[in-house]
Amino acid sequence: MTDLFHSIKQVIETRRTTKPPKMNGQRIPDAQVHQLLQLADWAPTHGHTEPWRFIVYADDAVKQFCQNHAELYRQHTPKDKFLNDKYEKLLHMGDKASHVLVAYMRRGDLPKIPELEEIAATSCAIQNLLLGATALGMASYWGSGGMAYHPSMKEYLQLREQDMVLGILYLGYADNAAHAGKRTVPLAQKVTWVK
Ligand SMILES: Cc1cc2nc3c(=O)[nH]c(=O)nc-3n(C[C@H](O)[C@H](O)[C@H](O)COP(=O)(O)O)c2cc1C
Repeated sequence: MTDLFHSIKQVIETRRTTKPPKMNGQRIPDAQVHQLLQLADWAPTHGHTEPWRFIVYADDAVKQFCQNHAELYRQHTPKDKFLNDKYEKLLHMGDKASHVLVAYMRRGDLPKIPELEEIAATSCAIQNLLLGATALGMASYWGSGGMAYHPSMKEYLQLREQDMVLGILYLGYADNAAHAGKRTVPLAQKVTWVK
């Protein structure tokens, strides 16, 4: 095994989801977030549409985003379905995070590239970013809850109809190690070798 393989294996295997409430409020320097975005930018891309886009919320904007997210939930949830606990959860989701990034797919102008591939490329960019965060000792969370996929979120972010939010990423640090990773479906069931 080469050193390079060993390093990337370690990063991939130790990347774990840390829910934002388990973060410790310590701030990540913006320059490091920028470095993660540079990693994201090296995702594979069919036709060089490079569809990944990130809106980065830092400093006071983190709280503002969470407030707006919670308000979107309030405004677009029928009264009989509205859960105050969920509102509060969204409102406080970023309290202990450092940065919040909305990751979205910006549909390119090449009709021969299917939407599926734009989503796939953006997902690769997100994974690059999360792996970089792991390598820098950060805690991270890729969330799709709340209003992430709701049309009102797109409107709030001023995205176009054909664009797509793929997740809300929370970055920070944590005092305690994340939960142990687990995979419940054996790899052998996910792979078919043909010889
Ligand atoms: C597209 C996507 C959306 C996700 N959305 C959520 C979410 O809304 N809530 C949540 O708790 N975890 C979410 N996750 C994180 C998964 O829960 C997490 O990856 C899974 O539990 C495996 O844990 P690990 O990331 O530590 O390997 C999401 C992951 C992906 C890839």
